[in-house]
This record gives sequence, structure tokens and C-alpha cells, in this order.
Amino acid sequence: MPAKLQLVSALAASKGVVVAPARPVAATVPAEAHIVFDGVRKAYAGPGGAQVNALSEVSFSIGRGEIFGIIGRSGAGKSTLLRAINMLEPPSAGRVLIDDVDVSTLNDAGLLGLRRRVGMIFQHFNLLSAKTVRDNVGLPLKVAGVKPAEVRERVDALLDLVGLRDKADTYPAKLSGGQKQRVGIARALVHRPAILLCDEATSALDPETTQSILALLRDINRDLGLTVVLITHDMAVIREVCTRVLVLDGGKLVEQGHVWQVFGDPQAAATRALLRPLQHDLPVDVAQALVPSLDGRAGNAIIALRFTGDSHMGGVPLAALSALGPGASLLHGGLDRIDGHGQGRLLVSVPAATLHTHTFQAARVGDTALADHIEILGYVPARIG
Ligand SMILES: Nc1ncnc2c1ncn2[C@@H]1O[C@H](COP(=O)(O)OP(=O)(O)OP(=O)(O)O)[C@@H](O)[C@H]1O
Repeated sequence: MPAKLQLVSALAASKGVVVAPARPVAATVPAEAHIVFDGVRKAYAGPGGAQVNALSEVSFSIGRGEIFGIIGRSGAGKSTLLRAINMLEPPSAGRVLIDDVDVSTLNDAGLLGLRRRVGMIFQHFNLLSAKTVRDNVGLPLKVAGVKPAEVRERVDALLDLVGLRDKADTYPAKLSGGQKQRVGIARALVHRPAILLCDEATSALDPETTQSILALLRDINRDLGLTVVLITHDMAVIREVCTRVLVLDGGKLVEQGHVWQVFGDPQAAATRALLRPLQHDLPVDVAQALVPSLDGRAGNAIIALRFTGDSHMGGVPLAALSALGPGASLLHGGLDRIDGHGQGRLLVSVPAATLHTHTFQAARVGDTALADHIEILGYVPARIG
């Protein structure tokens, strides 16, 4: 164990600080599984005959009606995982079950049925530029042999749903990015699917349009009972709409759980790295001066106090912070809400000499823990002269 963590654990144990145990990777299984990955592996042929292990022994479940997020660095295997659900990328080993059916056993007719039950939307919308909005949305029905009158009725109902009825006869070139994605969503819903896969569906959109598309996805999830699975590089999207999230790193599942838990108390290094842009960081000069040890010199310890769950929904009392000692300073802080649960992080600077006497005594104020997790990020030596 790194010295920093040893110190935190030892102090935590002696002072009653709550340091939550690591969540097991297979935590929080949904009540009714809609999609199940069971030991899924996917290997591609790489350059020079080398094998690329895009997914390694991935097992997890997605509940019916969930909005489920998949995150990971570039190349982690997110697209491969998403595309295994509709067999656009069949696994090399393991099983993907939808409603208890192993989708790799489906024949051509079964696969066609699967792809109708699983709609998909894309970052760049994939609309046909020579067709109107109505024809883009209706094309899959036309191909399936549905009668023109029924096509028109179903397409108009979908255009109402996505708020684009007045654009039915417009061509994609005349639409904004958000409108194009609404057409993509209407087209994905045309076969009344039970599952909607979203592949970076908001990545080409500005923040305001992203919000309106996320609101639409939430409405669709609630009103149609669809299971929604999305991959994104934008952690704010996951925080905004997902109930649970799974983290991939190098093709392996490294963490999963409710978004408020994973974002409030990330366990895996990959998750921490992904969430860094969401976190309010240390002032630049403090971050640059940070060292792992003072080696006997005078200076300050830089400490992160984290709050996860419901213990600090009303905020952190200022009196509790003053209990950190006379030399303590607040560097940065914020409390947030995810899915109705509190989550926050305060960065404080405490003179290293008073660390043992003040910091961890203050970690409990009356019956309430000042923080759910305490981590010493490093030390800043005192300026000499
Ligand atoms: N058709 C393919 N042939 C060979 N290698 C592939 C193929 N598709 C993906 N890979 C490799 O598999 C790994 C996982 O790729 P994948 O696209 O699933 O990752 P990702 O997390 O979606 O990445 P990104 O966020 O950059 O889109 C990468 O190393 C990638 O280079």
C-alpha cells in the first residue's frame, strides 16, 4: 500500500474516520436483467498478425428500463461492447443474452428481428441527404414492407414525439445538429424497439442542444419503457441521465455501480482519470508545488475531503470546517447532486505539524463525519525567505 494511503488508513482506523471499502467489480446487479454479458471476449486481428483484445471476460447485466452508461478511455472497447448487443460485432467467446436469449445463436431471420428490437443512434446521425425527414424515418418500415398509409401514420407519430412534425418535408442539410439527431432518434424508434443504443449521440452537439437531446432520451426511456445503453466521452452526460455506469479499461471491466457512487467515490485509476475534468482542481501553483513527502521540512498537507451519498445533503457546516484547526484553509470545494444523492469534494490545506492533532479529530463533528473519505493528496513545502 502506498505510504499516503497507509497513513490515511492508520489515522482513519485510530480516529474513527469512515474510509469506505472498495466496491467489488460485480456490484449492484439490477432486479430484472434485460441484457446480460457473460464472459464476453472480442479479439480483432491487429497489424502484423498480432491479436487485439478489445474485450476480455466482460460480465455484467443491464436492467430493463435502465439508462446505462459505458465509459472508458479511447480504445477501451466501448464501441465493441455496444455493437456486441446487436451483433454488429459478434463476440469471439462468451454470451450476450437479451431477454435470456443468446443472440449469437440467432439465424439470419433472428438477427433481423434482433436489429429491429434494438435501435441505434450515432454521433454523425447517418441520415440520407437525398431524402426528406419523413422518408429518412420511414425508410426502414418501407424496406420491411409496411403499407404506405401505415408508414405515414407511424412516422408522423414519431415526428410528433421528437418535436419535428413541421420539418417532415425538409432535407437534412437544412436541419441543425440537434434536429438531425432528433430525426436519428425517430428513425431508431421506427420498429418500436425495446432497446436503444446511443453511440456518442451528443458528442457533435453544443451544450444546450445536448441538454435537449438528453431530455428527449429521458422522456423516451420513461414513456416508452425503453432500455437505453449509451457510450460517451462526456462524463457530464453520464451524470445527467444514467442510473448506472460501467468503466472499461484496456478491454476489461474495472468498475461499475450507481453513477452517484462511482462518481462520488471512484475506485479504479481509469475512472479517476476520466472524472478529472469534472472535478474542481487545486489552484495551479499549489498543484505544481505538490510533493509526496516533506522529508522533515515545514509545510502544509493538501487534503481532499469527499462526501458521497446522503450524509451531507444539507451542506458542510462552516463550524465543522473551522474544527480543522487555526491554520487550515479551504482551497476549493463544491457539493453536487446526482440522481438525488449528494456528492462533493473539499480541498483543504492544513499545516503538516498540526495534521495529526487537528485533521482527524475534526473528521467527526458530534455524531456526523465531516467527510466520508479523506485523502492526503500531497504536501506543499513552506516558502523559505
Ligand atoms: N475492426 C477492427 N479491427 C482491428 N482492431 C479493432 C477494430 N475495431 C476496434 N479495434 C481495436 O479494438 C480496441 C477497442 O476499440 P473500440 O473502438 O471498441 O474502443 P472505444 O473505447 O470505442 O474507442 P473510442 O473511444 O476511441 O471510440 C482498440 O484497440 C481498437 O483499435
